[in-house]
Order: sequence, then C-alpha cells, then structure tokens
Amino acid sequence: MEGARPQEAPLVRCPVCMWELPAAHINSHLDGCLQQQLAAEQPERSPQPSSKKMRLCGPPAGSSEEQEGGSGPSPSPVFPLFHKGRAAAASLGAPGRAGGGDAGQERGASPAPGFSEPGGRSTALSGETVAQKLEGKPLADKLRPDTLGDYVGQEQVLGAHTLLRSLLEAHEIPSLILWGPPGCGKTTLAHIIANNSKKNGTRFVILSATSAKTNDVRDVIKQAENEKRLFKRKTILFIDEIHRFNKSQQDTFLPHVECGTVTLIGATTENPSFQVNSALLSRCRVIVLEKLSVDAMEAILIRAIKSLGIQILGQDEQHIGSANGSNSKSSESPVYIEEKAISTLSYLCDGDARTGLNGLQLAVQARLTAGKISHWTSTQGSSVDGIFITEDHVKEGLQRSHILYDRAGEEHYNCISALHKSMRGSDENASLYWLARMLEGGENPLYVARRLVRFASEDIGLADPSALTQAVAAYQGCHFIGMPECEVILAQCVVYFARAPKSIEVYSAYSNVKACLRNHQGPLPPVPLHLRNAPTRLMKDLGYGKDYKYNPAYKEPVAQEYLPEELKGMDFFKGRRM
Ligand SMILES: Nc1ncnc2c1ncn2[C@@H]1O[C@H](COP(=O)(O)OP(=O)(O)OP(=O)(O)O)[C@@H](O)[C@H]1O
Repeated sequence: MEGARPQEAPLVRCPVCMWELPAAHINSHLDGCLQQQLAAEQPERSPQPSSKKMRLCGPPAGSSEEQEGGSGPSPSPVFPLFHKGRAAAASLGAPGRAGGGDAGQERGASPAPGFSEPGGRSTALSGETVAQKLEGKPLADKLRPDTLGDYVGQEQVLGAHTLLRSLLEAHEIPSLILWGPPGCGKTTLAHIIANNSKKNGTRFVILSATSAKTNDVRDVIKQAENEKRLFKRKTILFIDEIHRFNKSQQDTFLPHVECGTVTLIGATTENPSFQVNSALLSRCRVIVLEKLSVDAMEAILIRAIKSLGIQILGQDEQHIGSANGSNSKSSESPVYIEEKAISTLSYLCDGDARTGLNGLQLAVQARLTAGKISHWTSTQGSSVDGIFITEDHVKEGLQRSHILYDRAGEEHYNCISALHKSMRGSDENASLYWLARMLEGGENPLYVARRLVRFASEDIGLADPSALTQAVAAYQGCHFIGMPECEVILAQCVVYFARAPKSIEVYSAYSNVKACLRNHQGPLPPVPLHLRNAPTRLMKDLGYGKDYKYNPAYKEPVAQEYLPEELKGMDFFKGRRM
C-alpha cells in the first residue's frame, strides 16, 4: 500500500544497537554508539565535562536525591528530570497492546532496536546519531513490529481470548481478509503472521494488487501446488490492496483457496462486501481492524522516539529559549521532544500509524537540518542545551489538515449517510457537522448537492414541494461558483432540509409499485385497450382507445379504470387493495 520507493543504499547492521543504516555511516555511528554505551554503563565514573550536562545528568540542585545520593552512584543519568510526565509513564504502560504478555510484565511497547535502556531510561543521543538512524528506509518500515508482542491495539480482534489469536498461536491460519483504514496495521499483521508461520515451514508470498498481473498470480499458484505436492509445504499468499484486483482476477485464485493450495490473506481499505468477489469472500474470514486509538498511537510514537535515542521532556517542566552563546555543535547536541508534541501528533494522525511516524520523522529531520540549539530550563532549575522538537514542529511535519477523509472509500459513504440521516432526523446541528466534515475533507460539493436533490424528494417530498427547487438551485449555485464559496449554499440547503416537514408518502408508494412489478409472476398484464392511443385505422379496428372517457369533456368525476384489470383496486399508497 505504499508507493514505489527510490533505490535505497545497501544497509548494514550496527553490532551494538542492531540498527540498520547505510554502510557509509557505520563507522561514525559505531563511535557514537560505543560512547553512549560506555556512558550508560559508567555514568558516575566518567563525569561529563560540561557543567550544564552535569546538571542535567544529576538530580536537580538542592533536591533530596542530591543530598542523599552524596558521592554514590546516581540511579540514572537523565531520568530524574523527566520521569514525571505522562510520557514517562506511558513508556512503561502503553495501552491496548495486542501482544498482551505476563501480568507482571511491563505493558509498554518493547524497546525497538537501538533503544538500549529498557524500563524507560534512555540517554538523549546526539543529533548526528539520530540523523544516521533516520537514513535509509522510512521510520515506519524500520519499526514495523515482527511479533504480536509489539503489535499495539486492535484488541477486539487480537486480544487474549479472541479467535484469531488462538488460531495464530496454534499456527492454524485460515484465509483472511484484513479490512481497515490506512496505516492501522493490516500489512504489519500479515508480516507478523508470516514470521509466525515461517517457524513451521510455511512459505509466505507477497503480491501487491497494484502491480501484480494475473500471470503473477498463476505463477505463485503453480509454485504453491508444486511445494504442496513435493514437499508438503503450505503457502500463504498475501495480497495487498486486494480490492484493486478486478473480479475476474480474483476468480483466478478462488479454486486454489477452496482446495487449500494457498491460504489467502488479503488487505483492503475498502468494504470487502463490495470489492471482493462474493464466492471468495465466503471462503475467507473478514477481520475488521480499526483506526488506532490515540493511546495506541502514543505508544507507537514513544517506541519510535526511544528507538531514535530522543529524550522526552515532561509537560510541566520546560521552558525553551534560544541558546545564546552556546558553543556546542548541533551535530553533537542531544535531541529532545516535548511530551505535548507526542500527544498532539497522536491526535492529529487520526489513527494512522504511518502518518504519525512519517510526521515524526519529518519533524525530527527538519529540526536536525535547521540545527538550531535551544536552551531548556526545568522548574527545578536544571538546564540543558540541545535540539528541541515542539508541538509546532510536529504539526509542520504532518503538513496536512487533521480532518482526514477518504473521498474514494468507506468514509465517503459513511459521512453522506450520516448527513442524510441527520437531515431526516431534523437535527440541524448534526446535519451541518457532517456537511462540513465532508467539504473540509475535500469532498466534491456537486456530489453533496446531487444527494440533496435526491433527499428533497425521498424525505421531504410533497410535505414541502419547494424543497426540490431549493436542492436544484443549490446544485446549480455550486456549479456556478465552486468551492469554497459554494459551501454556504449547501449549508443553507442542508439546514432548510433539516427544518423542513418530512413526508415519504411518494417515495414509499413508488417503492410499492416497484415491488409489485418485481414480484409479479408470469407475463406483465397488457395495457388496457381503452388507455391505448389509436393513431392508425388498424389500431382503431383492434379496439385501441375504445370507450376511453376524455376527462375534460365531463363535468362530473369520471368512473374509469386506469390500472390493468388484475390490479384493479390496488392502492400503492396504502400498500394494499382498497
Ligand atoms: N498495530 C500496530 N502496532 C505497531 N505499529 C504499527 C501498528 N500498525 C501500524 N504500525 C506502524 O505503521 C506502519 C504502517 O502500518 P501498515 O503498513 O501495517 O498499515 P496498513 O494498515 O497496511 O496501511 P495501508 O492500508 O495504508 O497499507 C508500520 O510499518 C508500523 O511501523
């Protein structure tokens, strides 16, 4: 589901922190890593030369810790200043980890490669080291969890006693369709299943429906058949964005899923009931993943921040100003992030972990490039110089409206449905809200206007016939002036409709007529002869138009049948015969 990436430089793994980075940087990175490890192991034996660093690394001046600690070893070089805020707590107790774990175990996301101090104690790494860690693959890819233990959230499908979890633990993988919004962890879950199943020898093959051709699917299936026949090896076929395969392409693997040659795992952001072949769908379990919660996002971001060696600053303890006269080089300065920046990012990325991690990566890279060193002072008087990432920086990193709206997908239909129902329920506030959600998210105003034309007849109907005129006028108004000016035209129409009296009389009578036609057994009744036009002599001779009573020629009401004989007396408004 990710776009094509530029060619990447070969990566090598740092033997100290196990982080992968371009070969060109391994030497300088290794120096930094070794120094960091040394400092972490012997904080009290190798005092920092800078007095500011010393103050940061030790307990705050005059604190009880300082008095009691005396010359003895300090419990942590940095932690005393940062342990108060939610971030520190969250790092130890991340919410909703699908991985579960022992009751007594920490529930936070476990340290990613490169985070050397479990238990929330980390040393801020230098800007240069952080920059090196950000090179190569995108952060979101580097941090893709390999095990269920690191998979955050989605407890409704992966929690302790769920069916999917038991199946995964028993290495019994059924064919699955993973349905959920972008960045909620579909591909990640498939990778975890792959890792899991490799242990018992199952092959895992990945295809992306955006690039794979039908022949690619055939090749995979042929190989799967051979593996099954010759080596009794199972194959799991993961198809990303399965909805992009057309129905006939989906048909290609249907019989092979049915006979067990391959176990299919499809990922889709689209409602599979519309996008996946119903025969295929009936052979797969649909797993519905949800947008990641704000708490889950925070846990993912904190794990990323720690893996990069960035130190989190507590919310109530900071003041940032320019570091006038600082002699430190930005590449050597430690990197810090405000706790507030993390919570803001968790909210703004709308449950999409890739967006959140990309936003974080961009914010950090932008600060490192700017190389601006700031001065930080805690309320207890401790201070430090470093590169700081604030809430504003992550907002810039996101560079997008936080109103996320998938114009082509599920959300488009959900929102229009919510608008329709709010107007029907005469809730003018909700109606305006759903309208704004769509327009601010980039919806085409003409699409909304067309839906309003429909609503005018379906829900207001003859209770206020001018509603239809309003809707058509709103459509034309939008057509003339476009967005953003036309938003108020739609808003006016939506409020008019929410306040209007409602009638579904015509709509339901028409539905009854349609049902009558659909349910009719045998050939449809002929049009009664008296209602037929008789433009030719032959037609007249055949009885067309015979005995027809021309209503304007009568002063009194005319008794005449207009329905076919067999429907005589039918009242579609009441849904029965009179
Ligand atoms: N539940 C999760 N726990 C931990 N990290 C996650 C989780 N979900 C997503 N991520 C992170 O977000 C990144 C993107 O997630 P993933 O590719 O699985 O999303 P997706 O649902 O397949 O999205 P898309 O439909 O856009 O491809 C992953 O590489 C991983 O770093």
